[in-house]
Amino acid sequence: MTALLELHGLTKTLKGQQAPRPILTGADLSVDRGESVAILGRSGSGKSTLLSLIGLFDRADGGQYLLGGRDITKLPERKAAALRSAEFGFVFQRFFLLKHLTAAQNVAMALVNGQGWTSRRKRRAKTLAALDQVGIAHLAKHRPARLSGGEQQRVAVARALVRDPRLLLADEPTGALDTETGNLVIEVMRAATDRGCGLILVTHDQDHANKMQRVVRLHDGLLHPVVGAGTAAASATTAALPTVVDGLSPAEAGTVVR
Ligand SMILES: Nc1ncnc2c1ncn2[C@@H]1O[C@H](COP(=O)(O)OP(=O)(O)OP(=O)(O)O)[C@@H](O)[C@H]1O
Repeated sequence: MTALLELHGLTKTLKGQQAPRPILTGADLSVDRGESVAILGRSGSGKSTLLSLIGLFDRADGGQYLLGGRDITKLPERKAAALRSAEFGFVFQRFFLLKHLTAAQNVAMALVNGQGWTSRRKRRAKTLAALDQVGIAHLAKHRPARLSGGEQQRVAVARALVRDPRLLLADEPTGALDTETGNLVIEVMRAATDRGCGLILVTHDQDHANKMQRVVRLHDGLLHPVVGAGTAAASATTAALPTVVDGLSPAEAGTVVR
């Protein structure tokens, strides 16, 4: 099966006022449809830079980027912008909600600004479905000032999901939230993967990273798998455990504690 996203040997050197600084030196990554991957790494290691390359806000210097098997490494900017709005949903640490609009209007903005024309009725239905997906349909008419930080971030997640993106890119989405609220936001994003959306989460939070299927660490410009982390590793370990308890088959034992 073709991977949703493949990065092969991606390189990027940032040239600021100081000496050029290599950020990516050959990063490889593959994400399948409906798969969730966390990217960890120390501050300044280049996680946001990598996410902006994946989200087509910036270009790599070298390497190859395939999206759904299509080589988009050298896509012209106009096509990249169209692909960005059609295929990706973005969630950032800051919510970037428009203060004077309700939650529903903030979400619907993504449909107005997106590709193609959506009828008003369809926009309304999609907006409510997206708000419902993140558990806050009842807050549709509230303006941001009347919402908690967690609720505002869930509006931002709904805005990212409303166009049914193939890939959700989240950069420290829980950075401004307390632990409990952060967990809720992670869960609504993870739930989107059940509907086939890929998810790449940049985070400093090891617990949140562990809720993704796979965890990789960006270090010295390369992505390294974090062995034993993520839900895929946990279920692989579980699967390796014997299913026979005290000599009884699972059926005989009734409940098998793995
Ligand atoms: N436009 C730019 N020009 C030059 N240097 C930059 C630019 N953007 C970021 N940097 C530098 O590149 C490095 C990587 O930054 P980046 O924000 O990608 O790291 P990060 O891993 O996301 O960090 P954090 O976890 O603190 O958010 C940092 O040293 C940063 O100062």
